[in-house]
Amino acid sequence: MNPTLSELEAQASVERAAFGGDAHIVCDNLVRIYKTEGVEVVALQGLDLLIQRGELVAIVGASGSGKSTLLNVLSGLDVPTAGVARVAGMDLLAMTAKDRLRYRREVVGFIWQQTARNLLPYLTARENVELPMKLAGKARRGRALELLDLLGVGHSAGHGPAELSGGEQQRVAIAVALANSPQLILADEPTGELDSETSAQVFDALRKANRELGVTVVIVTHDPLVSEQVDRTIGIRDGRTSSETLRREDAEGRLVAEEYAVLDRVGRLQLPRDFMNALEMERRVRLELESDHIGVWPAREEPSHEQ
Ligand SMILES: Nc1ncnc2c1ncn2[C@@H]1O[C@H](COP(=O)(O)OP(=O)(O)OP(=O)(O)O)[C@@H](O)[C@H]1O
Repeated sequence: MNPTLSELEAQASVERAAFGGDAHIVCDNLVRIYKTEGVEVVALQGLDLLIQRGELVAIVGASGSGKSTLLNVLSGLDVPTAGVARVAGMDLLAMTAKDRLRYRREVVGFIWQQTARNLLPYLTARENVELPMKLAGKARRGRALELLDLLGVGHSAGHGPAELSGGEQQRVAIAVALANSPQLILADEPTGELDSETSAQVFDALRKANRELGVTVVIVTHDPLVSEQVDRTIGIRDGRTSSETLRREDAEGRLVAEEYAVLDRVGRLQLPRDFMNALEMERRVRLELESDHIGVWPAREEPSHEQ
């Protein structure tokens, strides 16, 4: 029997468990379209992403795949066109200007690739860390030094950025980002301008913030040293999450990495481009359900309609 209108209304009003439940970061079907001079660029095309509280995650992807756009949305700098973006239960599409300011000051900390962009050149390292606390009206004596010490740059407290190496500047930048005890740290290519040894020190500082302060850390990176040492690496392709690499220790204590394709809630997945190229798959594939896997074959040769 068909349901009546009132039954359908009753069904629709039953609250469904939200996607992602209590995940720290929830992106559901996130879309960001840029319009410039009448041309539309779809930078995020229905991206789904869940990150749990306390995770240390790397995001990787080719240039133009949408990584910075995603980070700008999560940092509260940019507002997506559609979909859901929630951090720590706060809805990033529906925030008032006042909430957005508080979010940027207190909930999230940000580290940019360009070392010079993270610090004010005329303040010492310690003053740089104290500044966000003062702006939030929360200055606490000694906290700046504690943070600089934790990240291994306590000796630089009295120096200006120009007197510090690139790696030291980035570690001070992490202290600045941590100043107001944020729940989440976002870092866009934080080791992009550094050599591998210095880059390892900066990554260690981020890991320390994650392990010792319990902060969720999301790093956009091209640096294998970073992406191969986090617990989870998320690959983005064409504005969607396409793959995930999970790392765990096996019984002998060796680090094992397993790569997965991401299956979204309606069943879409992206086949790796090199797999598709190898079998010349285009447009159509044949699927077959087996007892423990699904087979994917190139389409059969199509009959030619040309005479
Ligand atoms: N402000 C903007 N106006 C118009 N198009 C934009 C803007 N910002 C980004 N885009 C476009 O959106 C797409 C995604 O860009 P995004 O910067 O997020 O990629 P990315 O993965 O961070 O790249 P990269 O690794 O080079 O930084 C690209 O096609 C880019 O040209």
